[in-house]
Amino acid sequence: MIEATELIKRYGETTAVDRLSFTVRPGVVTGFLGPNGAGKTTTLRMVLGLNRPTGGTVTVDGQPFGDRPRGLRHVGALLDAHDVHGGRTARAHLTALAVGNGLPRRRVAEVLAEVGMADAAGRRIGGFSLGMKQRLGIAAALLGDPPVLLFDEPLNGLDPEGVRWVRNLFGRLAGEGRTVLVSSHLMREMEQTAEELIVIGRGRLIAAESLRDFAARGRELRVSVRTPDADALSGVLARQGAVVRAEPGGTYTVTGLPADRIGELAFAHGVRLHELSPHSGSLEEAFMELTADSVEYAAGVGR
Ligand SMILES: Nc1ncnc2c1ncn2[C@@H]1O[C@H](COP(=O)(O)OP(=O)(O)OP(=O)(O)O)[C@@H](O)[C@H]1O
Repeated sequence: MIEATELIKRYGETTAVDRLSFTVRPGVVTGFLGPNGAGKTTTLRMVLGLNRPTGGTVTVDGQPFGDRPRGLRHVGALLDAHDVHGGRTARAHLTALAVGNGLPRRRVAEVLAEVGMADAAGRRIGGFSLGMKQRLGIAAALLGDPPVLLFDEPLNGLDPEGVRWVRNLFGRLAGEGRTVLVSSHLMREMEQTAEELIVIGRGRLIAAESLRDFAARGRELRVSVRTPDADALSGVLARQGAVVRAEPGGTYTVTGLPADRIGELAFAHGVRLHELSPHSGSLEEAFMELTADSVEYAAGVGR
């Protein structure tokens, strides 16, 4: 289990992680989702003790990870698939890691087989595609057979078959009772990967819930309305906190209220409706809607 409590990381004026609290449970794959620059990598690095928090704490199974001897047996991580020595072979790279961490050498062949790279063991990493480097990074994370696994954008650069393979692997690792945290900036990558979600924006927690609950937010995101009494309807809906936007062709798009509530309000105020149709949004839309503020902020502050 991973527990972050009021975690803060500042770089000068930039607050990369802002009072972030969350729990990652074992037995399910948890997606760690946020737009670019949301603070995902910084958070993962703090979990691993590679970055020191400015404030707050993060523990792995009740202890700061940096306090653990022989860390690879406790937490395996893929942070940056490019962060490998291109002149080495896959086997040499993993052997160096195994030896350096007091792990048996036989694990090297085991994890290479596990990620489908047994045939590429003797090839130099410099010639690997990004997908192969991702597989190698995953192999390194598995080397210590750890109960906790962190993967930063592991689906990047994988072809559809690679994505399917990774999803199956993560599902199996979680099924074995491990804690599996997988970051991404793309909701669609998480759709068939994660069961639980932690969504952050601007370093802050936006949502921590099951994918199923998150998906429910996508329902009735927008409602299309046609009415000859547009001004009256806009006034009524705005007072209820909804946003009404005029579309070309005389239709209005309402966000912030479900269709049945709009119909009732219109009826109560004598507003005539010629059309009232809810549109369910995709998971991606729910994600965009929720993180819109943090994206605007990130774009507006000259990053
Ligand atoms: N070493 C650093 N020095 C200064 N600022 C940093 C440093 N590392 C990260 N940041 C800033 O902290 C914020 C969060 O960055 P981080 O890389 O954690 O986000 P992310 O969610 O992983 O984004 P991405 O999906 O783009 O990798 C950004 O504004 C980034 O510029």
